[in-house]
Amino acid sequence: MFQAYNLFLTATWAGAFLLVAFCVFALVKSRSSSIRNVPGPSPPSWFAGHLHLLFNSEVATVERNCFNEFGHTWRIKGSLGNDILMTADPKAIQYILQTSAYRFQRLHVKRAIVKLITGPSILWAEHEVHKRHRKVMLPAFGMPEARALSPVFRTAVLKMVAVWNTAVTASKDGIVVNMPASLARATLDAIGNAAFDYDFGSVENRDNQLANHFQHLFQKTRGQPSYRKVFFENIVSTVLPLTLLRYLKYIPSSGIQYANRSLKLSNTVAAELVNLKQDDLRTRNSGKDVMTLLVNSNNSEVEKAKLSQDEMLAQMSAIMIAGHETTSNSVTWTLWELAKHPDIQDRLRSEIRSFVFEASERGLDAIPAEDYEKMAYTTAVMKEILRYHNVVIMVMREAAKDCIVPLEYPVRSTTGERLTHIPLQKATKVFISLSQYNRLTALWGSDADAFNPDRWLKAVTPGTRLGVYANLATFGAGIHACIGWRFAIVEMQAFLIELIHHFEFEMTEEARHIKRERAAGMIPLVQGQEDKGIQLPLKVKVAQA
Ligand code: HEM
Repeated sequence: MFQAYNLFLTATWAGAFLLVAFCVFALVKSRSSSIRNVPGPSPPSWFAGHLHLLFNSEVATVERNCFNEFGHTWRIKGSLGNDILMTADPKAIQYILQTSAYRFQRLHVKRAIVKLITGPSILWAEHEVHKRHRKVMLPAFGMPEARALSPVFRTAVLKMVAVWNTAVTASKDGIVVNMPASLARATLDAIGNAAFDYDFGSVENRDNQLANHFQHLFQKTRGQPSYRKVFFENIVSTVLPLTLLRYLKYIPSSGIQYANRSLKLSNTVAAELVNLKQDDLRTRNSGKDVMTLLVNSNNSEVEKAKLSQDEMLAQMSAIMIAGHETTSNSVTWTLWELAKHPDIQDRLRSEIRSFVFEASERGLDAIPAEDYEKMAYTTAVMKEILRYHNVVIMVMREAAKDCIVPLEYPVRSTTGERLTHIPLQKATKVFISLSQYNRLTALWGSDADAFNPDRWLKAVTPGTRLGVYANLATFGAGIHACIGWRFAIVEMQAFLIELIHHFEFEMTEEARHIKRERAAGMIPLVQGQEDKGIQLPLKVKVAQA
């Protein structure tokens, strides 16, 4: 008994000593941080820093307040006084994501979580491994490949149109649809068919285990992180090396166990698909889906440049996860803006219908994807949505080596100096606010905070060249820029054409109280009904001829 008590006392002292030592280490580290003089808000507490506030506040509000108070670049605090640089400065973003991207890497705790969910995919890979993944995958994601898949996207949305049509015609005054839930099913089917020639059948509610798993993946594994989760992730990312993070999967948390099951399920389906593709390709060298192109591209690489079997399977989860809710949420935000602005909706419908008419005059049953870019107003609406409601709000990096980040807009340090460059020590975290960049008045004009598709009909030429599409930060930039951006815009356009051609969208009472919340991407919640999860109900009626 006495011995057990002694053991307990020793363990308590050792624990307390380690905690104090760790706090002293953290304190010394924060005092010597190279960005300690960058201006920024005081944290709610030294232990927690700003992260819980940042991840649980309405999208872009914290960033907006900091931007207004400190300028384009500021410092926030992680847990235990750890300094984090945040920026919306165009030159700094160019440097971090584009010109010096190999001096940075994604946060290692995030990579460990991504590996849990997807396996060793492109979303996890860094440096030489990432270069190899990207080289094999890129040929499958060009514009001709995306356009060739427009009939697949159209088929997916038409299934949803048919389901809505039946309900709308049976009702007197239209139906109310929770947009993100419906659209996520349609985009899951679209990406399943386009990427893997695999039909989830989720629009028709077929009981597909993998589809059901994917539908809840973000909410179960990320959701809105609790105070404990944010603190744990931040501490882990500061002290544990990547090699130890592989044991994360053994933690008995419900989110981690959900991720483990999801990975097992998607690997089983992916293994079947890869085998089928490989057999198929032995007999015929065809197929427009990403998996066929990927298997082909992998086969043509020299042995050491190829993807391994595990990496090949991992790309399936990666593409499903990166490509399904991002697109459905972007379409959700579009329909919301169109319901708020009936004049814009009418103008859009009139352009779509004139192109549908013209296509039918040519004997076609749909607008060919080659004509999508000619639809000036539709393109303008899409660009404006991608600017105004970019669903990936920020990207996070840590410096892989010491470096000096240049600023386009200097900031005043806490000691009164004008900072034109910011030195970063190795391992310093940097959060890039894509949403704040997309609202910079210097780039987008004095009405940057208004939803105004017309801005794209004038020549919009912001001084900065960033990213892959329309100088927007929406798809990221540089070596990790969205590989599926062409798919996203062709798919969004295929969806908008059919939805706006067939239906009218109107506001509901709930739609007047929407909050833009952070999950893995930006999701809509109804104020006062947050417990019901992702929601944006709109009224749907048949569009008049
Ligand atoms: C509106 C829809 C989409 C948005 C806003 C979006 C946004 C982004 C962003 C911001 C990144 C960069 C992340 C970073 O730098 O850390 C990214 C990466 C990525 N996206 Fe997308 N995405 C969309 C649709 C898609 C689609 C449809 C696919 C697949 C078909 C896809 C696949 C990927 C992949 C694989 C990466 C990782 C690329 C790499 O690390 O090399 N995304 N996306």
